[in-house]
Amino acid sequence: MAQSVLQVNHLNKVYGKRKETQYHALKNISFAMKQGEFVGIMGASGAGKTTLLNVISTLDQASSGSVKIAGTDITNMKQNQLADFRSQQLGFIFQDFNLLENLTVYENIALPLSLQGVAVKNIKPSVLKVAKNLGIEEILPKYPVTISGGQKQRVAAARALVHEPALILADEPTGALDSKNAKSLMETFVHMNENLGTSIMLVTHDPLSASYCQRILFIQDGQLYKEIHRTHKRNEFHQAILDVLSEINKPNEW
Ligand SMILES: Nc1ncnc2c1ncn2[C@@H]1O[C@H](COP(=O)(O)OP(=O)(O)OP(=O)(O)O)[C@@H](O)[C@H]1O
Repeated sequence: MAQSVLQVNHLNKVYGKRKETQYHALKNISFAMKQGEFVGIMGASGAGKTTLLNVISTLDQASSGSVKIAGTDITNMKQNQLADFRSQQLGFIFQDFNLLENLTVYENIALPLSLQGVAVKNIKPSVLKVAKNLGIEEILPKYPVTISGGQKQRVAAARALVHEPALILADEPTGALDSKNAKSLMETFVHMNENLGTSIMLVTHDPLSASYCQRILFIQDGQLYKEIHRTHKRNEFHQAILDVLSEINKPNEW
């Protein structure tokens, strides 16, 4: 059986120090992700998705419970250890691309390796390999301002992948893309997952993007509400996702 790339155990996150202003954003969340899995996180606005992603990505601290990534418990790590851990083991993809405009596409993709102090002669083959894999070799000399939104997001995916992290965390990566580019990015994620064995966690509001995942965890009011697995065709999984979302969004009955 594949090893876990992520283990979340009894995770709680409470915002605010004083009792009267406290908000329990994550309530006793436990789940695991196998190495090479592609998992989606969905839920209504305010359900706790970003909070969960921030705690898993080591950007925010849990109030209690634990998070293990590739076997390492990050819950009690010191800030400087966390920064190293993050740059080695995690890759991030955000809605707004977060590319550095004054660097070329090549330099943007190379950045995680440069920051880790990888020797220049070793950076080039890694950048070329990932660019080839994601079909963006021709745009390597260009600056981000001259490429399309869809290409920018593929560059962001390449940057997230270049240092071969244990886990890629993608927060609404299709949010700023039109439907054609969104579809193409999701196909890129499936390629990364199936052909390169990349483990991906995707937070999204978009049921169509989510239908490319193998499994969806639904969060409601800070709790794990349900999980569903893709067993058949993608359009059937899409419908199953829509069904759970309509359950979640159903107005309270009197
Ligand atoms: N720093 C904070 N201090 C207090 N409450 C917070 C803080 N950050 C988030 N919250 C609250 O925690 C809850 C969960 O927020 P979170 O941003 O995780 O939800 P979400 O599911 O990502 O929502 P969205 O889909 O709108 O981004 C919300 O009720 C939010 O108001």
